[in-house]
Amino acid sequence: MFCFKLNISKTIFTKSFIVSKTMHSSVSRNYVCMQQVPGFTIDEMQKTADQSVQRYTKDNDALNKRKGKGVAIVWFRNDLRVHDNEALFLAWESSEAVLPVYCVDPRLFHGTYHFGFPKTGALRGQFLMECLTDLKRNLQKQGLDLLVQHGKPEELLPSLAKTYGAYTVYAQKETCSEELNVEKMATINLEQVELQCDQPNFRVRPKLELCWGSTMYHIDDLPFDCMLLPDTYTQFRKSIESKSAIRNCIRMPNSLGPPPDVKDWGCIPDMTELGLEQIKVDRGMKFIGGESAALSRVFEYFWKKDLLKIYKDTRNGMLGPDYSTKFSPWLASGSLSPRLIYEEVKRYEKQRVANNSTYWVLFELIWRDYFRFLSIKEGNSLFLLGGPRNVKANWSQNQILFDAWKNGQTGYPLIDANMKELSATGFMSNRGRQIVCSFLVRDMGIDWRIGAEWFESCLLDYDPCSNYGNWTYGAGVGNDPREDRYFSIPKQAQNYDPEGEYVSYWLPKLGALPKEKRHFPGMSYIKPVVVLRYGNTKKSNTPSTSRGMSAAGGKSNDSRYKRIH
Ligand SMILES: Cc1cc2nc3c(=O)[nH]c(=O)nc-3n(C[C@H](O)[C@H](O)[C@H](O)COP(=O)(O)OP(=O)(O)OC[C@H]3O[C@@H](n4cnc5c(N)ncnc54)[C@H](O)[C@@H]3O)c2cc1C
Ligand SMILES: Nc1ncnc2c1ncn2[C@@H]1O[C@H](COP(=O)(O)OP(=O)(O)OP(=O)(O)O)[C@@H](O)[C@H]1O
Repeated sequence: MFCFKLNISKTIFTKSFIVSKTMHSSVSRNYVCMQQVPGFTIDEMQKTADQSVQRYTKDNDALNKRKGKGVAIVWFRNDLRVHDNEALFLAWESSEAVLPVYCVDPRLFHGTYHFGFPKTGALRGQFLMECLTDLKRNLQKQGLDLLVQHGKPEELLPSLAKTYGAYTVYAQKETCSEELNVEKMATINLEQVELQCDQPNFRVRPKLELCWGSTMYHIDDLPFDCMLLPDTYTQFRKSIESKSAIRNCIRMPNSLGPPPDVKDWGCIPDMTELGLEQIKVDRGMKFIGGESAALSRVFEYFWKKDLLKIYKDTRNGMLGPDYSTKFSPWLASGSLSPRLIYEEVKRYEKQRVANNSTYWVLFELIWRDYFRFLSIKEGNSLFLLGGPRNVKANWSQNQILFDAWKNGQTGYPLIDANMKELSATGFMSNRGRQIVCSFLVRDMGIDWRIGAEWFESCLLDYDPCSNYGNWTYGAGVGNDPREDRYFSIPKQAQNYDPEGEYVSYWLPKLGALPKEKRHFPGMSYIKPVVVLRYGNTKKSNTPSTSRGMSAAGGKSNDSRYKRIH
């Protein structure tokens, strides 16, 4: 396996770069190959998850009463968990038997809308299958199972409703047009089905019951109508923090059975069935999919490693599992409920310490909520070139420049290292995402949607609202014009990777250079494909790379961006 030496320095992120004992007990602390997140064995994960699920389960099953008859279907979408799952709870409460279903929708494995990248890249495909395997196991533990079917939900669900005589299909509500179209078609097709009921000559048409479940603040608890969502994040945050409360997790019953009589529950597809190639992660972080891994990561980050109390100081790191929570892949697949994170933060604050860092995780989760609600207000404008503000600008679709960015061959180690990490692991830090986004749109002048679709393909944590929301902000077309920011590579390198450790992790040849040369290696590295718009914004002795016109056609050193980071 490919290994190299990592120098332990005193920079913010390396302080929090703790090598997982489980994975590397026999490996010297200084040699890092791949780190699994969370750093537990499968058995440890299941044990940890069982304990967490127990905490979020009703103490006494007698307190939960089932009120309905017959079979209810739960259509699992981006809510791949048993804990705090309203659709699952309502289906259980309103029936005698629950049929949990996942539809492997072929459209998820086609191309992205404009530029045709695989809509679900191989690493996210693998992660998703791990989520399904774990969900099946967790449902089995609670007396149910997961029916896995291949096809479009709007075609499969009516046929299942008919076969099992289910009056209601419960599912979690989505907010972007692709998913809304599926909801609409499923509703229409379910209404075409006629089911017999107890009363003679009376027919029932099954319906789709959608419930809210993706955010920390419930949509019904917002102090304003979603269409009147404030235009700035700060206004939004202050308003909800002062006027709304976060609901507790739904305490699920201990047992969710019995299941209906199903002959063949189906298998979780393997990668070849999805038309995807298996990719082995052997550098950086390997995330394990599923609710058990998600709950274990919460335990690991908050309780075992006790990192929550320093989150605000470390969150801008780029290297290793521990500078930030790494909750996002599980939040995006719904293997982790944001309300469970909230309850765990509050428990930590009571038992250990409450400080700026413990609050800041909630502050970041409110950003996630904001982008979700924004997608309702802004609709498809989030995906359009001009964004919510309908900004008119000239964008390039230069294939050579885009390929250099995508493949990590721009000649700027900070960009290249981040893009290599994304391809190799499906993850990139928030700091890295902001830098590579700014570089693509501002230094290269490339149509931001190409970058957003590349992220859509690669990211384990891809979520349409957070991805397109952040990209529109990064491209300066988002609803808040104050977010129009330029990220200066020399400055970012100096502030966030001063010793060049991150770049030499992903570009090992740079490790041989003196630290001060790692970000600007000159002739010993690829020639920069564009000049930077603001090459001279660094604080110290890094040579300026700004010479005349940028690839985007703008003059260097102009004053378009008031905020240079
Ligand atoms: C161009 C760009 C594209 C992005 N695309 C996505 C995406 O598709 N899916 C996604 O989940 N995040 C996206 N983000 C936001 C952010 O980068 C990731 O959520 C974060 O890096 C995940 O790492 P973490 O869980 O360790 O975050 P932490 O720092 O530990 O934060 C905790 C949680 O807060 C939320 N959060 C933090 N920052 C943001 C943010 N800027 N926007 C929304 N939520 C946030 C996430 O749910 C995260 O898990 C994007 C950011 C940028 C700049
Ligand atoms: N979940 C999603 N992920 C990525 N892109 C999305 C998502 N939902 C919607 N979009 C984007 O929104 C845009 C419009 O989507 P869609 O085609 O579903 O809308 P529509 O109202 O049917 O429009 P049209 O039929 O004119 O294309 C596209 O750019 C599409 O990529």
